[in-house]
Amino acid sequence: MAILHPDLQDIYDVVLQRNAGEAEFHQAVHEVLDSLGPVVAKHPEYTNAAIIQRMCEPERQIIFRVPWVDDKGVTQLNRGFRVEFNSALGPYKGGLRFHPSVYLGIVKFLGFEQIFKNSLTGLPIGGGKGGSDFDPKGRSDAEIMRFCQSFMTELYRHIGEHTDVPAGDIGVGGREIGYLFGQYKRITNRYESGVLTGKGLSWGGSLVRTEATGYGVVFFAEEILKTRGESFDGKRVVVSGSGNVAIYAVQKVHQLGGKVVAVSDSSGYIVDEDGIDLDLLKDVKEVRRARIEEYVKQRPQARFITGSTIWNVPCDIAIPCATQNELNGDDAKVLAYNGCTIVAEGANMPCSPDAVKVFAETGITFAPGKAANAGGVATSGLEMQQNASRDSWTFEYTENRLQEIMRGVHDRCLETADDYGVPGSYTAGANIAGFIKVADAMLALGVI
Ligand SMILES: NC(=O)C1=CN([C@@H]2O[C@H](COP(=O)(O)OP(=O)(O)OC[C@H]3O[C@@H](n4cnc5c(N)ncnc54)[C@H](OP(=O)(O)O)[C@@H]3O)[C@@H](O)[C@H]2O)C=CC1
Ligand SMILES: O=C(O)CCC(=O)C(=O)O
Repeated sequence: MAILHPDLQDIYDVVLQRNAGEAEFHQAVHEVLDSLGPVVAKHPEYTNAAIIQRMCEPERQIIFRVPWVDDKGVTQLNRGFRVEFNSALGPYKGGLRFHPSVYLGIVKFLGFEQIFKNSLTGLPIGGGKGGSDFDPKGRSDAEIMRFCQSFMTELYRHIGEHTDVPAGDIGVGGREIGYLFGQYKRITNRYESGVLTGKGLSWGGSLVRTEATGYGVVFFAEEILKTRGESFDGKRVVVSGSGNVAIYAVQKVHQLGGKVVAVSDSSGYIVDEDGIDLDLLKDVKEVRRARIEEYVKQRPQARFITGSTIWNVPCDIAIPCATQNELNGDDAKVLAYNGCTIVAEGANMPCSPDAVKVFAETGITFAPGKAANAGGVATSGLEMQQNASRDSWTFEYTENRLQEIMRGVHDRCLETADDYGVPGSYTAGANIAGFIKVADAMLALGVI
C-alpha cells in the first residue's frame, strides 16, 4: 500500500483500530486518504475541524434481526444492516445488497464510497448503504417476498424521503424494491414514492434507472476516449458480471459501435467472438435467472470457461461490473500485455490496490467506480426529482440528463486533478472533488 501523508496515516491508524477486521472498509478509506495529501496541505481548516476523522465515522449504524419462514415452513434467520454514513449534502442515499458475503465491513466500505460518489454527481444526496447476508439464489418468489417484508418491518423506521433513501445493489433489483416498497406503504399507510428508488414505472419509477449504471460507465469511458480523439467504434470490450450493471453496459457499448466479447457470473465466463447476443443474455439472466453457461447452449459459437479469469480475454477496454476485488495485480498485468488501455469500474472497488498500481505503471487509464459508476445513483436522484414534482420524464430526456451528469463528473475529476498537481489522475480527481464538497458542507454545518 502507498505511504500516506503523516497526518493522514495517524487518522488511518485510528480507523484500523476502531474498525478491526473490516478489510474492505480499510481498503476504501486508504484509497481516499492516499489522494488527500495535497488537500490537507492547502486546507488546514479541515484538519482543525477533524473533518476527515468525522467523515470516516458513520453518523449511524443499524444492525437488526431478519427472521422469515421458507417454503418448507422452516424459520430462517438473517442479519440486516443500514449504515447512514454522511448526510451533509442531503438524505443518506445508497443501495441495499443481498449476498451471503455481506457483513458490516462490506456495508461500511460501500457506504463510505457512496459519500464521495454522490457528492461528485452534483446532486443534493448524502451517502449510505445497507443490505443483508441473505442469499437470494435458488429462493422462490414467495420466499423473496417474505424476506423483503421482514427486512422492511425493521428498516421502515429508519428511512424516509427526507431521511434515507435506499435502492438496489447486488441481489436487489426491481422485484425486491417492489416487495420492500409494498411493505413500507402497508406499515406506514403512506404512498411516499421518494422513500426508495429503482421502482417500477407504473408506481413511481423513472425511465433509464434500470439502465443507468451500465450506460453511465460507458458514457464515462466514452469521455476518456474523446480526450484521445477516439470513440467506441470498433473497440473490443470485456465486461465482467452479467447482472444489472453489466447487461446495460453491454447494450450501450454495442449502441456506440463497440463489441463486447465476454461476460461472466460467479460460475465462470463466456466468450462470444461475434459479440454478446444481448437478447439471449437478458433471457438467461433477467428472465430465467439461470447460470451463464445456459447462454452457450443456444449459441454454439460461444464458449463457457470456468476455473480461469475473464481478464485473460484480450480487449481494448475492460469494464469490471461484478464485485469488489475481482481484478487483481496479475489480471492487470495480463490486460496490459494484451493491449488494454482503459479500465472503467462499473462495480464498486472491483480493482485491487495492486491492480491499480499496475495500471499506473503500464499506462492504462483507470476510472474509479466512485466516478465511473455514479450514473446509477445520479438517476436515482432524477427519480427523486420526478417523485417530488409528481412528474415523469421521457426516456430521451432522462438519458440526456444522465449523459450530462457523467460528462460533468468526468470533467470535474480531470479539472480537480489538474488543480491539485496530479494531472490525468481520475482517482485523485474523484477523491479530492468528492471530498471537498462534503468537507465544506460539514464545516458550514458546525460540529455535529
Ligand atoms: N445496481 C446499481 O445501480 C449499481 C451497482 N453498482 C455495483 O455494481 C456491481 C454489480 O451490481 P449489480 O449489477 O447491481 O448486481 P447484480 O446482482 O444485478 O449482478 C451482480 C453480478 O456480479 C456477479 N457476482 C456477484 N458476486 C460475485 C462474486 N463474488 N464473484 C463473481 N461474480 C460475482 C453476479 O454473478 P452471480 O449471479 O453468479 O452471483 C452477477 O453476475 C456491484 O459492485 C454494485 O455495488 C454500482 C453502482 C450502482
Ligand atoms: O441508486 C442508488 O441510490 C444506489 C446506487 C448504489 O448503490 C451505488 O451507487 O453503489
